[in-house]
Amino acid sequence: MSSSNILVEIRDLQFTYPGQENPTLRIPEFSVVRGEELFLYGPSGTGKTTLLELFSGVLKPTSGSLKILGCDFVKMNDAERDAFRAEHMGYVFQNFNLINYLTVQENIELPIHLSPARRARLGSVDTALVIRALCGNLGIGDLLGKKVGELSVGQQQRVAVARALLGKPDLLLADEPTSALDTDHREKFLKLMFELSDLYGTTVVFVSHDRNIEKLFSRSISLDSINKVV
Ligand SMILES: Nc1ncnc2c1ncn2[C@@H]1O[C@H](COP(=O)(O)OP(=O)(O)OP(=O)(O)O)[C@@H](O)[C@H]1O
Repeated sequence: MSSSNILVEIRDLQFTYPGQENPTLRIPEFSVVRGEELFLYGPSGTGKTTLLELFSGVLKPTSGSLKILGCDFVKMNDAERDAFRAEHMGYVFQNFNLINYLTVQENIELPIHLSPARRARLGSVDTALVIRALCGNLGIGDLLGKKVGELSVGQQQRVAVARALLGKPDLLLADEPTSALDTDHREKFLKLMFELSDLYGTTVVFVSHDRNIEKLFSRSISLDSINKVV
C-alpha cells in the first residue's frame, strides 16, 4: 500500500489523562486508509471517544506519533491543530452539538465561518446553493429556515451530518450518532451518509458499541485489537 493512501497514521501512540496513573490508550501501530468507511467498536469506557478526540486534535498524545494527511499532530501547537481540524475534518457526536436557537442553515454554515480555508474549498459556488443541494440530498431541504430546537432527533442528526460534510472535509469523525434511532432509520441514515461521503471523497471513522450496523461499513475493527493497554 503506498503511503499516499494513508490518511491517519499512528506509531507508538500513548495517551494518559492528566492525573491518571495508567494510559487509556497504547497503540503501537494503526492506519486509516483514504476513502474507507471504518467502524471501530468496543465496550463502553474502552477509549473510543478518547481516540476520536486524538484524531480531531482536541486531545494531544502523551507520546508517540499521530499523523493526519502526513502532518504530525504532536508537533503542532494548539492553534495549528484547531486550524487543521476546522479545515480538514467534520464531526458528528452523539448529542450533535447543534445550536438550538440558530436555524438549520445557520448551524450548517458554522464551519465555514470558523475556517477561511474550509470556505475556500467550496470554490466560487454560492454557499446557500451548496447547502440547499446538500440538505436536499439528506431529505431536510424544506427545513433550512427552522430553528434546530424545533426538529426531531432524526432531523437534527441530518443537520449535524450536513454541517460536518459542508466543504468536503478529508475526514468525518462520528461518535455513536445513531444510538437514538431504531434499526431501520439507523441503516437508512448510514447509507445516506456514505453516499455523500463517497461523493465528496471523505473518509469516515465511526465509533460505536453496537455491532448490528458494522456490516454497512467497508472495514470493521475492535479497539481492543489495536489498544495494547493491559
Ligand atoms: N477527562 C477524563 N479524565 C480522566 N479519565 C477520563 C476522562 N475522560 C474519559 N476518561 C476515562 O477514559 C476511559 C475511556 O473513556 P472513553 O470516553 O474514551 O470511552 P468510550 O469507549 O468512548 O466509552 P462510551 O462507549 O461509554 O462512550 C474511561 O475509563 C473514562 O473513564
